Amino acid sequence: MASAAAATMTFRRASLAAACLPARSLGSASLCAGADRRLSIHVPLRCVSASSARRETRAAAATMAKKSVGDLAAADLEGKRVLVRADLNVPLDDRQNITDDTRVRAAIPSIKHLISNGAKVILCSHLGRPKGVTPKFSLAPLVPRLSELLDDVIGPEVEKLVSALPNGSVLLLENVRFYKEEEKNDLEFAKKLASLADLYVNDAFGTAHRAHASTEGVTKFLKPSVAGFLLQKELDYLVGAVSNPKRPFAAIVGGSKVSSKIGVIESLLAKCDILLLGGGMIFTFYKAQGLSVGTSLVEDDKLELAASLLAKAKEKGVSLLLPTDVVIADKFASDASSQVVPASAIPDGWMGLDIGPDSILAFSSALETTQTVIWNGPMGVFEFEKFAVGTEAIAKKLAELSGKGVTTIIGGGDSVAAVEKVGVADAMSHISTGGGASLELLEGKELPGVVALDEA
Ligand SMILES: Nc1ncnc2c1ncn2[C@@H]1O[C@H](COP(=O)(O)OP(=O)(O)O)[C@@H](O)[C@H]1O
Ligand SMILES: O=C(OP(=O)(O)O)[C@H](O)COP(=O)(O)O
Repeated sequence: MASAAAATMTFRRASLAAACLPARSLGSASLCAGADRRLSIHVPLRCVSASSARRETRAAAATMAKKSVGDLAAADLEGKRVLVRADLNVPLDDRQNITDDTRVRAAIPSIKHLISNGAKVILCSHLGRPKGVTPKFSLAPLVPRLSELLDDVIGPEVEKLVSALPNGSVLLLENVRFYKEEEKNDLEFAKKLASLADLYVNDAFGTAHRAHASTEGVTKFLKPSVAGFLLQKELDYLVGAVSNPKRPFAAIVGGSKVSSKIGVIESLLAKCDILLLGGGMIFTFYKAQGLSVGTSLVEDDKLELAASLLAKAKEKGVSLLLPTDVVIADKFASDASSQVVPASAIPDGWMGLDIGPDSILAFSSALETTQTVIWNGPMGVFEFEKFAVGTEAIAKKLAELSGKGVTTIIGGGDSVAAVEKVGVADAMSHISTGGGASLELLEGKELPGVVALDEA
């Protein structure tokens, strides 16, 4: 396969050549050659324009002392090819429209700094979790929004090769996860990716907890390797807020990435006073307690872990709240039939897609007692109106608490999208572009994508 040249665009001061993938044999000359027909999408060229908390705190603080893209000036950047890893993993609807552009907007300051200092930006990201080349996970749908945000776009198609990129331009590579080598952090792949550029900026906070080729591997071959503005901003805020939180401290964990996030709960039990679980996470806990869950999302290999977490919460005196009632559906669809049932009474053939009204009340009153709240993962399938009630109620509650001085941190692509949808994002203390990443920081873990960067 190949590189997938989707389009190129010229900006008045910058150009965005979209969706060229690092080819199997990466090298600047082969970058856009041999485009995979399935991916040769021509994007319209309308472009107008921390054992002890103390030790963990120290470890996390150390991750902040990284060289920053802001330390690089025109003398360092003019004419240089800069590989920028962003997290452009945005939610898309069935028609490939971006439903929340927070992560795209958040990537812009670093890119603007680089292009305004004459660098040639080679921008890369993943989107979703594709298994091989999958057109629906192409980054091409992001090009129009990126172009708008980078402003002043005027012209038609420009060069496709990195070597031909004019100073002050941007080339967007296709989804790095189209290559299995990316997630394996394959050294050869990282080397080839790195060979496209002279230096590296990691601005992908949302993916900083992954040691992948484009987040960690490339730093072995590119000097300097520095932190982007977004990465820095996230660390500056989160390290302080979660290492020494105002108490009582609550975490709300939901969403669908159960296997990635259930492990975090153990650490959260040591950090939090209150833990609220919602979303697809809860059914594994119900099943672990011997309840029937119908066709709900369940991770059968995590049942023992779920049972032990419930026991540990009890031991540690952490108030771990599971929803007592759920909204169930007869199918996974926006027009599904639905009903509210006690968590202990999910019938066969039905699936839980939201928390119920009693749970909303119980969660809201638990949250009333808090001083700091971190939320990752929607309470239900909020993309369907019928199952958005729990998520929207929690979003509104947190906005209300924010107004009363509670520190509220929302992390994760879909969680942020939900809060934006409700229109309360501005009310929150911090909107983080990383869900899993912010939870790992909270655990006191160092993030591999940050550790690998040059020290300040
Ligand atoms: N009960 C549920 N069953 C299946 N999916 C769910 C359920 N509750 C929430 N989800 C889904 O979880 C997804 C978000 O999960 P996740 O990626 O873990 O969150 P984030 O992106 O905020 O980190 C949403 O697309 C939502 O539809
Ligand atoms: O959306 C993301 O993480 P999040 O859902 O934890 O915020 C990041 O893009 C990382 O994606 P991944 O969990 O597939 O590595």
